[in-house]
Amino acid sequence: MIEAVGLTKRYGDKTAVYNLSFQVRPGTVTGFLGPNGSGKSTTMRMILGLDNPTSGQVTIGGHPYRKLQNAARQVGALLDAKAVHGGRSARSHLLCLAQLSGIPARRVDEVLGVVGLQDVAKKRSKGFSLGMGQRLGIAAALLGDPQVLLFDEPVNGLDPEGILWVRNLMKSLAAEGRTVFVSSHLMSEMALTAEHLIVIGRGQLLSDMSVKDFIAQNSAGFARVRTPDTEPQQREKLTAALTEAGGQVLPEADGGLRVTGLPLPRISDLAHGADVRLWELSPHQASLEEAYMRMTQGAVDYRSTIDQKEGLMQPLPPGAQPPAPVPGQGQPGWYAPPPPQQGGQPFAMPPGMPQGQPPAGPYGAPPAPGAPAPGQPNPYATEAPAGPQPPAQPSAPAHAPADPNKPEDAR
Ligand SMILES: Nc1ncnc2c1ncn2[C@@H]1O[C@H](COP(=O)(O)OP(=O)(O)OP(=O)(O)O)[C@@H](O)[C@H]1O
Repeated sequence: MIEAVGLTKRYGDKTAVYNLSFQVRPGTVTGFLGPNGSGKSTTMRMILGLDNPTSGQVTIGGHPYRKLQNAARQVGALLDAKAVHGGRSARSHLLCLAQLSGIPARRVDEVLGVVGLQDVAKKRSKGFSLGMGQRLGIAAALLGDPQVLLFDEPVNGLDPEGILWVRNLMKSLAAEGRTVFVSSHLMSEMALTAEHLIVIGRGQLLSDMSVKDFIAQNSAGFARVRTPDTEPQQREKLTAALTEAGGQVLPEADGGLRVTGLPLPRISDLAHGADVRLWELSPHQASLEEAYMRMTQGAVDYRSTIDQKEGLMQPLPPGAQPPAPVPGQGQPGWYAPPPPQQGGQPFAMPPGMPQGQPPAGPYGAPPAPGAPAPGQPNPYATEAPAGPQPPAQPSAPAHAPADPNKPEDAR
């Protein structure tokens, strides 16, 4: 078991981790979530004795990492897959690690097989793709057959087959009774991999509970209602009836309505009473992604802004109208932007950006699913549980070497 008590880390006047207390238990995969710069890697480094806490402590099986006997046989970790001597082959890299910990050479070949690198075992790792590097890092973590495993974003750079493989590996390691602590930005992946979640924001604990409870506690159930597309007046009539009955009604992008505050049978009765036909009436629960976005929305350090493209536009000829944006294609006449990633931002989020409202532009961070239209209050935001208020963090990260695969590092 990993146990942190009052764990705090300051770098000068920067508080990276503040008063963090949690336990990571054996037998389940525990996901470690938080926005960029929230302190996940710092926490993992402290667990592994690579950084000293400013105050508090963290132990593995009751002992600080540095006091563990032959730690590599007890704890395996993937922190930075690039921390490999590029001139060495995968096999000789693992052999070096094995020799340092008294692990027999045959174990190296075993783990190379487990991660699927046996055919490239003699190739220099500097020619490895990001995904191959991740697999090599995972092999190194498994080398000592440890009971406790930490993985910092293990699926980074892996293809879908690789992601599935990591998911099954994590689950099978936990099923063997090991302690498995995994950080990730991929919420959908965490929902499929982890049973328990520890969520931090600006270095502080926001949540420590099962995935099931996390979704239940942080996401409001709602009903989705749809009236015939051809008769917009039916939609208006229904909106009026539901609002009058005390429901909150939000329009959705596809013409449907998101209704909270009224049970489904009541919505049906109200529609019937108002003589409105329904094409859809369905119960919904927000996904892990939505629950996470709701919880961490106040603790995000880096947000994209609208790309104003100032100075790039050709002056319009007198009397000409600017071109209309084409949905999904950006604005005609401009350079083609990269397509927005699902749930992410296509453009790097430079440090020091204003921390106010998220942008609503075509290239900004897309609003969370079901977010209200601009100008409307967000009833979900007001329901957020009163968690600890993270300390302000005006400064931007400046410690890590640039990693073009991480959005915050593409700066
Ligand atoms: N050695 C350091 N010196 C100064 N500041 C640091 C150092 N290490 C981390 N920080 C700061 O501490 C905060 C937490 O960083 P950390 O890398 O732990 O976050 P993270 O949650 O792992 O981020 P990401 O998800 O982007 O990898 C950041 O603001 C970072 O700039």
